[in-house]
Amino acid sequence: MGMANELEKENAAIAAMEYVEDGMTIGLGTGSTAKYFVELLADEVADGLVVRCIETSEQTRRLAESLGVPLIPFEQVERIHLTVDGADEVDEQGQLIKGGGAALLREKIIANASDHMVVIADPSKQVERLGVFPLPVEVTPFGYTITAKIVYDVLVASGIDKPRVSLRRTQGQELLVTDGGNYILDCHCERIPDAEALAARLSNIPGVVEHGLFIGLARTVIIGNENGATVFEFS
Ligand SMILES: O=C[C@H](O)[C@H](O)[C@H](O)COP(=O)(O)O
Repeated sequence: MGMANELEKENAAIAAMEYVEDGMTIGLGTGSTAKYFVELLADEVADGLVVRCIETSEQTRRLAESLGVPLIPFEQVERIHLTVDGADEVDEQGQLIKGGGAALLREKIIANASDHMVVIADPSKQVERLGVFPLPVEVTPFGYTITAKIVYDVLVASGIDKPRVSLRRTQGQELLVTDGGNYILDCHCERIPDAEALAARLSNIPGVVEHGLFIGLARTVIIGNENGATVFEFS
């Protein structure tokens, strides 16, 4: 990861702070870009900002707790005013691939429940068409081998040329288990002709808990650069 890339991520997070208001309930994203946002938010909290936050992963919960960012249990959340999160790919319609860090299930639940989702990313995440980044699909352990075969067939039926589906493993080569207790299939598509149609098909497969296609959830996409950030708004 180059220094420029980190500066670009940080500048995107700085721009996202503009959307934070006192008294908000804020969804905290997961990943190396979202980490900058949590750190900036912690600085503002230390200066008196009053916010209540909900985390999208155990990793982010630990980060927020270590920085003194106040977290509340999801059961106490009536409304999430703002969620700030990263992405693995962002296309020109603001559609996303997420889940590179295996956090997609809680991320999508929180993004979908939020009044406003702001995505922060460096320029390397911008694509004309989604699919170069392997699409994460979260599946229940029960029946996962059959579910993987059905996911493969759905990718082929969706016009993906020669897809490859692999189970995500840890460094120790065990099957990765998500915060939700599920497995992740990484679907190597190269190019997804119709992300919205594929998203609907994947959601209909029994055993698929969630997938990393975020369609119509990001209202704002902030792309950091070395001098600042560019903001894209989607209705
Ligand atoms: O599962 C992880 C999330 O979807 C992340 O937001 C995504 O992978 C981007 O992470 P990063 O900002 O580290 O590239």
